[in-house]
Amino acid sequence: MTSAFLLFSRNRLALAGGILLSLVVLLVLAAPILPLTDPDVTNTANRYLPPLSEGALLGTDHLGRDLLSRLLWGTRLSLAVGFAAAAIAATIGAAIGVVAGFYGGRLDNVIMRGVDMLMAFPYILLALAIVAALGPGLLNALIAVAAVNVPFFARNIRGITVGLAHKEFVDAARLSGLSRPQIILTEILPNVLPIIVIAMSTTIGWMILETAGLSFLGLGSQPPQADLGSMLGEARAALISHPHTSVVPGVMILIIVMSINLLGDGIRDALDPRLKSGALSRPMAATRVRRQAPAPEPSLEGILTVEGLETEFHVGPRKLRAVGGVSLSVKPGECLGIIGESGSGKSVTALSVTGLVASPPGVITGGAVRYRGDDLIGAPYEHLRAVRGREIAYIFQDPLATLHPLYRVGDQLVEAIQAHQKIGTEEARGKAVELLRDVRIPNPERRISDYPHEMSGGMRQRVGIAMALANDPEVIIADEPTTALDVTVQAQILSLLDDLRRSRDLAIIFITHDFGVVAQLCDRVAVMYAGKVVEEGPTKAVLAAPRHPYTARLIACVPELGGGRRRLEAIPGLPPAVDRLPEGCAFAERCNKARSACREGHIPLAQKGDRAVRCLFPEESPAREAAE
Ligand SMILES: Nc1ncnc2c1ncn2[C@@H]1O[C@H](COP(=O)(O)OP(=O)(O)OP(=O)(O)O)[C@@H](O)[C@H]1O
Repeated sequence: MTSAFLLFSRNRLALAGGILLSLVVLLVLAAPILPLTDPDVTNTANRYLPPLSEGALLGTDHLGRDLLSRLLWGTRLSLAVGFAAAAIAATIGAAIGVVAGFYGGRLDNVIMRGVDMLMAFPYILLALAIVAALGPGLLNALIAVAAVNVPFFARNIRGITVGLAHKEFVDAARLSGLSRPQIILTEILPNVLPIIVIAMSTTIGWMILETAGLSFLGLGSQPPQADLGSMLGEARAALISHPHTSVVPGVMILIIVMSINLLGDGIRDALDPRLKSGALSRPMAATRVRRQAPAPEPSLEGILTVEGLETEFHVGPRKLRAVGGVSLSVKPGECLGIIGESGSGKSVTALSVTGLVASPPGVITGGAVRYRGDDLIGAPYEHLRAVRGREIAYIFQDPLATLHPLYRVGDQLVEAIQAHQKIGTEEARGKAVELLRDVRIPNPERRISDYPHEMSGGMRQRVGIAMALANDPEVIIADEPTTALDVTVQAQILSLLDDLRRSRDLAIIFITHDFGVVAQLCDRVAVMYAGKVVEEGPTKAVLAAPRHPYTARLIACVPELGGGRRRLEAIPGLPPAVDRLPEGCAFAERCNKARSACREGHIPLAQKGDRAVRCLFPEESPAREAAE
């Protein structure tokens, strides 16, 4: 709540709207104690006095009534009606939406068809019909405005409830024995409440306008009572001869509606956590680069080298150091595994390579990523675009999320090919069939016309690999491509990648949680913890004799098939939060070998032969080392 308030207070437009609206509300609340004349007392001798006249700051109307007094009392009424109509419409509409969305089936059908019928009428006609049936008057105008807005809330909230009703946490509540009304109250309502508040805050202004419209037509407030709409209606005849009578209520409507809309937008931005983190704002074409120091001199060999890479997320005042100085390299035909717990910075490292970390909130603050010697960090967008997909391609974990659900896989492959190669569609199609054959999809000529949802998970992942291969890249970065697959399909995909690496001399960076996968595919492995590489070396050597206690504990967590019964050692505790990284070794808190020196200063990645470890007291296993 505090962070939402802070976020709101930083939004200058919303703050200005909030202050303006508060001033108006304070002024109209103070109307009874202000030295104002009675808003309804007529004085025909003083008709149409101009603004700044004596005793009439804003002038008088056609009956000589004080415009300032009528304005404040009228605004009071308009605001009250607008707020009340919004509250009624939101309560009834949300209740209808939640019930229809949660219960579904016939009830949903009947309710929503009724709502659709209401929505099919032009809203002003519907409001006029309601007022005609109930008779003119402000209360009836309020009922009419609330009624015509109920469908808007009902539709919105029903859509959100339908999505929520099938979520796992609702299933869990069902399984725990809660009744449907209880689930609605405890699970659904808290989730839709922010949406209701946001929808309300952005529609109050609209409802004030609608009420003013009805009053303007003489169907809302009745003489002599003033509201903003009726003041405008009465001033209509003198629009040209005495414009101030229209301008005064008109400007007030403008101020109120503008300030409510600005405030509403601010509330929406502050309440939606995705807007807060920048996740909903359109990311820049490449990650923002703000290097604190010049790029480090090249010191690693390989087709792709990452040196001292630092990537942060700037979320409000917080700086999350997701990647804190990572160095890696990969040669043609080589496979480098990156392994580590969830949140250790593997994906952010991989995405930083071609500037794919979303900005905002991502910022690359240091290091260099060299492809064939050229630094990609801060490179012009055109250069990055040429490298992405053509030279360095990605395979992601969830192909359903990366393949477009509405296009056939063949069309998507053709698009990927034509993005980098100037060839005709027929030729690209032929290439796409070849690619599907290369990734061992049976009957590729037919499968090319499938939609992603018509394929199994393993097949979709093969299409993902085919997409990555579409432009004969030199480097493939695979981010947990097999995590969601069953073991047999996983084995097929791994052997496919292994074959492709050998036949095409591909350099592969393979991100995974699974040491089994690393053992099967990778020549070298880098172990990441809290945004840093803590150990690196040839896979066999690291697996046989891990040096960093974290690597050793990670390996001890892996169950061994046929290895007899042994106790699986879970690592106690949790990795540190990336915005509060401790001094010294980030693993010290969870390490049973940690000493006080481990909690001080910077601990470097010490290189010894082809192995490197970031630990002051690495594991020693002389017998194994001698065997290495
Ligand atoms: N958009 C974002 N905003 C703020 N923090 C983020 C964002 N994306 C990632 N992070 C943070 O960056 C850190 C590294 O995330 P990353 O996705 O690289 O982890 P990972 O090792 O790939 O984890 P996993 O194995 O679960 O995919 C995490 O602490 C994560 O919370």
